[in-house]
Amino acid sequence: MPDSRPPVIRATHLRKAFGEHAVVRDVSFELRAGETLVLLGPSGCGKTTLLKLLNRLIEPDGGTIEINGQDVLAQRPEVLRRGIGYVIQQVGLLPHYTVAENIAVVPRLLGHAPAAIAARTTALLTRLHLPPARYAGQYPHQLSGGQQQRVGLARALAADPPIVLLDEPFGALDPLTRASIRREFRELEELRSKTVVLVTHDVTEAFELADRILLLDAGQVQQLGTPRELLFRPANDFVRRFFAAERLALQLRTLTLGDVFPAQEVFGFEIGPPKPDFEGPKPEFELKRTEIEPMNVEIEQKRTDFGGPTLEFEPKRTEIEQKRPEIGGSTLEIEPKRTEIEQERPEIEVSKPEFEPKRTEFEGPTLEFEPKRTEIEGRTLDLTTATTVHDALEALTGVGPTAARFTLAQLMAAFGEALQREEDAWKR
Ligand SMILES: Nc1ncnc2c1ncn2[C@@H]1O[C@H](COP(=O)(O)OP(=O)(O)OP(=O)(O)O)[C@@H](O)[C@H]1O
Repeated sequence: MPDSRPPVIRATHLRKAFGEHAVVRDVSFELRAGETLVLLGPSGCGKTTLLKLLNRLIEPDGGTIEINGQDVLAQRPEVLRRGIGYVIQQVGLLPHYTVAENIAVVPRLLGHAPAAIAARTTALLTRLHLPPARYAGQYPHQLSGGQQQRVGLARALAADPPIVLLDEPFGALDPLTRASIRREFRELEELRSKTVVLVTHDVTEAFELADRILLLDAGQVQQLGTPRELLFRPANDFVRRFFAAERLALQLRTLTLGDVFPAQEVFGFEIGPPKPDFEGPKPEFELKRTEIEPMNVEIEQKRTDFGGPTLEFEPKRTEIEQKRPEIGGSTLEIEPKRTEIEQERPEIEVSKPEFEPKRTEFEGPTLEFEPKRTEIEGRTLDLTTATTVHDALEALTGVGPTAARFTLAQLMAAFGEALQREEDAWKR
């Protein structure tokens, strides 16, 4: 059934200039409840200005903004802002307030009961991996940049606003921390139901977090659409060029297993479930027998009419390192996964390429690992139709699966075909 409610945010023909300099030029968009819109574009293109128009930190020269069908001009700015969580670029925690006091600012203004505020603060800090017993009483200068950004996020979420605006919320972080906070952010239950507008100039970040992206250049909308639309259906040359440098990485993150293996049951992918009664420290893993060296296995195409290159397949087991041998657990046996290459065309359509191993000496001995390697990464890699090719590759080459019903070679070949299908559809 179509949603008959007004959009949560409706911006219509927004304009803003500073002096002679037009910074936002005729920008319109609508956002539904629970959607995440990413404002993306080069430095100075007007992203922050556009974000600040939404909560009236900046007033537009023209155009309108409606929130839940109501013109924002009809509300006092400070009242409006209490209903909209906001994380600014510089985090902006109050230096003389503790973490807990910083988080409590808006709920206090709204007159929430102290006990409710305390409970909420504890819950948010826990969710954001800042154990309250340790962090609630600390001051901002005692925290790392990443921790401060988490507190900034907790503060924006404290009063449970239905709308959250985030300006480069992970801006100050190194790429590794940034990637892991982004993952936490994506998985944060608190944000799932919220309508989010997030500013970034980081293309990967935009693709990871956005339901839709609004790509701006010099204050003008170049394209508004899903990451997939921007990547595979660029509206103009600017859009195409903007993603050119990271095109392959974005394609890997955008296409899913459902796209590359259409209508196929290829998801018999299992990793031993965690033992339900396992308690205590997380198991860490150990390579018990190291005598197996990774070796290259060359896979040759059987059907040369398919015309792809020869693929080289390199097992990756040595990535599992001995860490905490003292932690016990049942032993899991993992066969080298390349043996699956020997399967005669496992569940792959006739039109798909067939591969056969040129060298079969890879039938090495079985490797034994301590339990459940996925916990090394702190996440489970269950492959579904919605899994991106990027994540599936990570699973196949890193914390490998025990029973994926496709090989790396098949995945890459199918990915190539899916790209071709996208291209063909675009040309038609
Ligand atoms: N208060 C202001 N007065 C005058 N010019 C401003 C003001 N705020 C922003 N600008 C100008 O407007 C343009 C857009 O700024 P804005 O901060 O919106 O860009 P941005 O896309 O968020 O950039 P960045 O990614 O670098 O943060 C810039 O050229 C900036 O100098």
